[in-house]
Amino acid sequence: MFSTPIRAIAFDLDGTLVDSLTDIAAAANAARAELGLAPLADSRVRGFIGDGSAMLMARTAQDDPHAQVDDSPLQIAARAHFNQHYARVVAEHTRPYPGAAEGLQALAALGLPLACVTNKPIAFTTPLLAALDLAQYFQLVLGGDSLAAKKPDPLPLAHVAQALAVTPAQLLMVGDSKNDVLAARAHGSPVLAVSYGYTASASALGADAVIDRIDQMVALLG
Ligand SMILES: O=C(O)COP(=O)(O)O
Ligand SMILES: [Mg+2]
Repeated sequence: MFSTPIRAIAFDLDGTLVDSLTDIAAAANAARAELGLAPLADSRVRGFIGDGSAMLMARTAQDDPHAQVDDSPLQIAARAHFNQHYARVVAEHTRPYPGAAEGLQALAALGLPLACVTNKPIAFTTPLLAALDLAQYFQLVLGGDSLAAKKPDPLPLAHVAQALAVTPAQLLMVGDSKNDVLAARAHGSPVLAVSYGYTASASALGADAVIDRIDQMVALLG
């Protein structure tokens, strides 16, 4: 499937390795409650995830998928409330998707170095990976605020490729959103999409292939 052998893999987190919607929506709605706003359905919040927590809270506070991040009192307060609530519930209901932990273990056993490249702030990413026993599989973890730019910018993938001493074509990205595909394409890396994530139609993302479980990757790469 890949023209160049894969030598390392970068995994997206939310919607790819872990089902985090319940906890993200609970914290987003707790922030709305603090602001006197009615809760949003989890399915509504799902469409707001993928561009980091500042964008999540811009969209959540205004209930608008096209909202932009600004420093209005509403958004400053929404971000602060979300950060406080999400820190408490980050691993309450969030669990790896079926086959995700098994797949990471098997891919690591093949000798492939693995990285986690998420737009989730690193202050939430590190405790979540530790709580779900997934941290052990990654040589490198980058949050959305770890570098000067986040996905869809290719910078995090460039950082991973350099750290793991692989070329762009040898680094496979696996994700659930357009940001993952755009980052991979901008970096010149192959990309797989998962069918079950937070994007309505994975097949429309333009990835090289769509997979149903992370542990299917072993057959593709082994
Ligand atoms: O927190 C987000 O906005 C999305 O995170 P992800 O990049 O792991 O999907
Ligand atoms: Mg994602």
